[in-house]
Amino acid sequence: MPRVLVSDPIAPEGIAILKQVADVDVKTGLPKEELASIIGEYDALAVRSETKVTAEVLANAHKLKIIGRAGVGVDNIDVETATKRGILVVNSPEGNTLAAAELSVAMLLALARNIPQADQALRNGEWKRSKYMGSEVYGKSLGVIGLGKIGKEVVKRAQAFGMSILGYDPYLKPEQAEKLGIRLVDLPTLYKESDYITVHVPKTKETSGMIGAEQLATMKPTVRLINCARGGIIDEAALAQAAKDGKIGGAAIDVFTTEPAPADNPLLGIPTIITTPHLGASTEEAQVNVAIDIAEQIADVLSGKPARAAVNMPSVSAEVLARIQPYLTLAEKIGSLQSQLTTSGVRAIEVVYKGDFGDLPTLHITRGAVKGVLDTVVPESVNYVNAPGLAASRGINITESRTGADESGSPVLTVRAETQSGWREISGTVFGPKDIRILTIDGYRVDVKPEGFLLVTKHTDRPGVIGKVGTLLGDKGVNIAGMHVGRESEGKGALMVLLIDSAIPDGGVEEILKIDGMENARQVQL
Ligand SMILES: NC(=O)c1ccc[n+]([C@@H]2O[C@H](COP(=O)([O-])OP(=O)(O)OC[C@H]3O[C@@H](n4cnc5c(N)ncnc54)[C@H](O)[C@@H]3O)[C@@H](O)[C@H]2O)c1
Ligand SMILES: O=C(O)CC[C@@H](O)C(=O)O
Repeated sequence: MPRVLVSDPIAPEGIAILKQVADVDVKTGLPKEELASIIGEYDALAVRSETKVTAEVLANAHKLKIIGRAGVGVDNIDVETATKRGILVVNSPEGNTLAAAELSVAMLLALARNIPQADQALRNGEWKRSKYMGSEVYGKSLGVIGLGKIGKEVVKRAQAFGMSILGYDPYLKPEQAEKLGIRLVDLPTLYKESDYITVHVPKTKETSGMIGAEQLATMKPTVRLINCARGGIIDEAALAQAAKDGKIGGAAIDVFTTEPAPADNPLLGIPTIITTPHLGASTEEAQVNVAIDIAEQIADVLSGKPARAAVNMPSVSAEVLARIQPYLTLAEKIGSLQSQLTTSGVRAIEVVYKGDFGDLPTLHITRGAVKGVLDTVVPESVNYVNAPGLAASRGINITESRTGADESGSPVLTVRAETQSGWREISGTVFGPKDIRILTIDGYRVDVKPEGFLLVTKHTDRPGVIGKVGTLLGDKGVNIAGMHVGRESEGKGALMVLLIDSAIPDGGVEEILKIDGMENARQVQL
């Protein structure tokens, strides 16, 4: 019998399923050293959010085939290391959606009617009815950032209360928003016009601290904010300060940057901020759902079947992986460049294979391009397995096509991405065994090794423009390691890619944008 370790409390319904196929040990609250010392004995591990499955733990996981996360977020699991070690990570993407949506709505009402504060006062022997005067949510506006599974459920419930909904999600199409009865707006409008704001985005580089002092300052002084998504999406120090200064009406927070939240967390103890200890998924129903969901997947995988909600890469034969690896890297880098060059969300991705790609499984390479596009907007767990599903759930259409070789004969990979402003096309190739190059951006010919920091500009091709960029970067101590310029024809449009040795200091790109003749400038990191 295989052996399964359950290291966080999961519902007995899940344990019963596991016991049908394995010897199950339930050992919760293990210190990390103990977990690392016993993990080598197990074929599968089931966790919630408390167990930290670190690289150190995984280093000893010699038999481990699968980690099941009873919940959505896999930020407590080092997925990259697990993938490298060939360990499948599965989760339960939908099992706790309603629980998290209902807690968010409970927070909304608690904020509107000061329920926790009034309860505490009464427990202290105070009968203060006028101090806890509330306000109706009927007729108020709710700004929802992130309209995925939980965000949509919150919208339905708030609409039933008679609230009007302002929504922001770069991946929601206007026609979908219309169907949901949501007014799709940009973030500044959402911040300015909402009476309540609730966040339901994953924690990514883009969403970490997305609401800070600057954004809070643009909101109504009565605004109430809710975070039942991930700690730190709303900057904790800035929120605490705004609440103390009376610049916001209040906040309700279920999740913290460090969990368990330490006693000195700035959000604790502020009268207008109510808090719960990461209870979003803590309902009997959700816990049964997520436990059954991951137990079934663990049982399937231990008996050789595929998992239905894998979050990392399936095993590809070493031989195939070695052959597709350079194209996979190229596709991912081009995808990432596409994503970083756009300010609005990508709506469609088309990967075109021109020339002889032989028997290479291009489907995998296409997944690399999709992963590259999504990487900066969805949680780190985006990988070759879940990238197409994540794209589909955001309404991003993915297509793949093959065409004949061009004159050069080398296989060329082109990733086309549709954004609000139309299609952008970036192509590249692999020279020799693994020398990857970007060959064209929007039709301009370049020859760029996609690595490190790049500055990409579009400007008018006339004397002085490039020189000014060079001088400005020099003044800021940024060394230029390489330069590629493609142009339409003399005096018309030009595209320049500068390879730079370090990031441009804050404000530098804005200064470049002010150079006469400069049309666009973006710094990217590949
Ligand atoms: N408190 C809890 O116990 C609890 C329980 C479940 C989920 N969660 C968290 O709730 C959040 C939402 O979960 P979900 O299941 O709805 O995820 P989801 O993937 O279904 O939805 C997330 C949405 O956010 C959007 N998005 C991504 N980047 C964005 C950005 N920069 N701006 C605006 N929108 C953006 C995506 O397009 C997507 O529609 C996650 O952070 C998840 O970890 C918390
Ligand atoms: O396990 C929990 O209680 C938290 C789960 C939740 O944050 C999730 O990401 O699914």
